Amino acid sequence: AAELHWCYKVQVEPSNYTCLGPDKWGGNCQKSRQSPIDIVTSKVQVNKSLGPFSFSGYNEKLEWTVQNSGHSVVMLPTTTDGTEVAIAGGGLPARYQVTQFHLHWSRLMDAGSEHSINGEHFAMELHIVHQKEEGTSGNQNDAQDSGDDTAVLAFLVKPGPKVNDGFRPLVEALSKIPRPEMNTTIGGISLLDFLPNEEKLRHYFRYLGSLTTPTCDETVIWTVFEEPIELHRDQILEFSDKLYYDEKQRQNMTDNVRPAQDQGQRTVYKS
Ligand SMILES: Nc1nc(-c2ccc(Cl)c(S(N)(=O)=O)c2)cs1
Ligand SMILES: [Zn+2]
Repeated sequence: AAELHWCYKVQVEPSNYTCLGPDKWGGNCQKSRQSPIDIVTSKVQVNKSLGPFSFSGYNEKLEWTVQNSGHSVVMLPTTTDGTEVAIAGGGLPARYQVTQFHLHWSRLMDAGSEHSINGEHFAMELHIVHQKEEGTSGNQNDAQDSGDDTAVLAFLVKPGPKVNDGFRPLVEALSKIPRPEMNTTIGGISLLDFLPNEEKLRHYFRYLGSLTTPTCDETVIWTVFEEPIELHRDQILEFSDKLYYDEKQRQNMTDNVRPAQDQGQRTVYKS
């Protein structure tokens, strides 16, 4: 089965078993520091050193490439003038630069997030992926495998009564990229357009884990914010209705959610 590509559980049968579901993913995916996890709030440890984040460039109106990656919709910043979009603080050991953001979702409003809180899943989960900025030491290469080379900010999404205006450009772009490898661009958008107000971002969970997609590298310092993002139900359903996993547009892209992994000996901290 080595040559089979990885996929989500929902794709295994419709693809006639020509892809590997989560229990068969290779790489580091069967190791013991994996993501996502269920966050049991009664067992988290308050860590007072988990202070506020400082977001730089998050308010910059940028142009983004919007891509159907075959597993998610991925937004890549096309910053040309080198404006850095980065985070620091929040108990992170360094400054981390944004590389992309993407989402996970379902048609079921309680099954589309990867992380869950006390067993409760949300409608979607937004991941902003950052890479660690190495100092002048230039030891980029060997630092690549350090346990905290990647920082992902995770936001849970729930259905609300109002249309979320910040998401309109992304939702409207989805119908342009139905098939894998298709791209489009949207301009004049800042990351803050997608997020809850900054003053609501002081409360978050923190733990060490992995990419939730193969090769599941155990290099991620996870932040899961308590404050959810609210989207109208119709906006959430657009992702499953307009995007496809396959060239033939037979398999709607939905339930791109990895099952919860064992927490093992890890502690989840709380700001
Ligand atoms: N093209 C795609 N890339 C990803 C991806 C890449 C890096 C990361 Cl860190 C992640 S995740 N879910 O762990 O945040 C997902 C998904 S789909
Ligand atoms: Zn993700």
